[in-house]
Amino acid sequence: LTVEMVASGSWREEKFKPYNLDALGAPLNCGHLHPLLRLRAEFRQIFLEMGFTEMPTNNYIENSFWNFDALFQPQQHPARDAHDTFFISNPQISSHFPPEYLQKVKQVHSKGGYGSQGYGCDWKIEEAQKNLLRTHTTAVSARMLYLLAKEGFKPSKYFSIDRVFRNETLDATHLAEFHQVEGVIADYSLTLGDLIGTLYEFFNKLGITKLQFKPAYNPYTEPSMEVFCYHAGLGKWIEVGNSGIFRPEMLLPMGLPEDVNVIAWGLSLERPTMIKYGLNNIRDLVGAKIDL
Ligand SMILES: COC[C@@H]1[C@H](c2ccc(C#Cc3ccccc3)cc2)[C@@H]2CN(C(=O)Nc3ccc(OC4CC4)cc3)C[C@@H](O)[C@@H](O)CN12
Repeated sequence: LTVEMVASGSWREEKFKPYNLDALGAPLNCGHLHPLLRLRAEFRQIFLEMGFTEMPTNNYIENSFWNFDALFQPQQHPARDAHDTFFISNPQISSHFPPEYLQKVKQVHSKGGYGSQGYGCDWKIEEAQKNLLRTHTTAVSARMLYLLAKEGFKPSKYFSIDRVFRNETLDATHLAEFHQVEGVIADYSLTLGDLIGTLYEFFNKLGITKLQFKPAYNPYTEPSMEVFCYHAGLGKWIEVGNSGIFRPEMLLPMGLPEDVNVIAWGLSLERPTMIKYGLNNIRDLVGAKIDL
């Protein structure tokens, strides 16, 4: 069909095949988001719909104080060894910790307090000043909760989705870094039921409706739960994250009110992306072309 045929009316004598309105358009040769970033946008949308505010996570380098001590993770904990953590000797960022808060953290680790017996350890500030590549975004959550206490508590919901670094053995599903997705809710008298209900709401938005919870341990949450879901596509139960209620030994030294509880959960970005795109090796996710 040409302009001349339309103008002369000669198209009337021609036979045309019917439009195939189901035909795909011509492939667009243009850029597209990396699968990880597509899923990051999906998770961000879910959190925003649920009324969460994104935390500022643009500091890969953290100090041990916020990554471990503020979370009541003992200075002798194996996770603080170099075989799990990337310690940084340079730049040696001079860390200024709020003196009053630092004393409370030292106290709760060494002698206890707030109803806790503490670890009875000799807490050293030199250990807290060691710089590292953050091992979890929970270090950022600790900073945000401290600010919340300092600026006057009000019920708040925060989330973060960003890179974390673990000095671990690499294999087909583990690299030395991954993206952690974390949700945190601080409010009066929150319970484990609120955490479970929030996890159902969050995972329902991912199309996951069947969840199971298994008791777990984290130094900074009590109780803690591993979260599992039945994945119909894989035909099995899979671990989809970890969660818990932050301990008083973490929250009360910050100055948060005694009747405030903080529930939180975390998962990764890489695992759901690999499942969604049917990838078995995490190296196919970073640094290789995928047909979307
Ligand atoms: C060292 O590895 C840690 C990482 C990562 C993880 C684990 C725990 C946390 C946390 C936390 C936390 C706990 C309490 C308070 C605050 C944060 C964050 C990331 C995933 C957590 N996991 C994980 O993401 N699994 C997952 C998540 C979503 C998913 O969606 C699919 C559509 C169905 C599928 C799978 C579970 C496992 O993959 C696990 O083997 C690997 N985990």
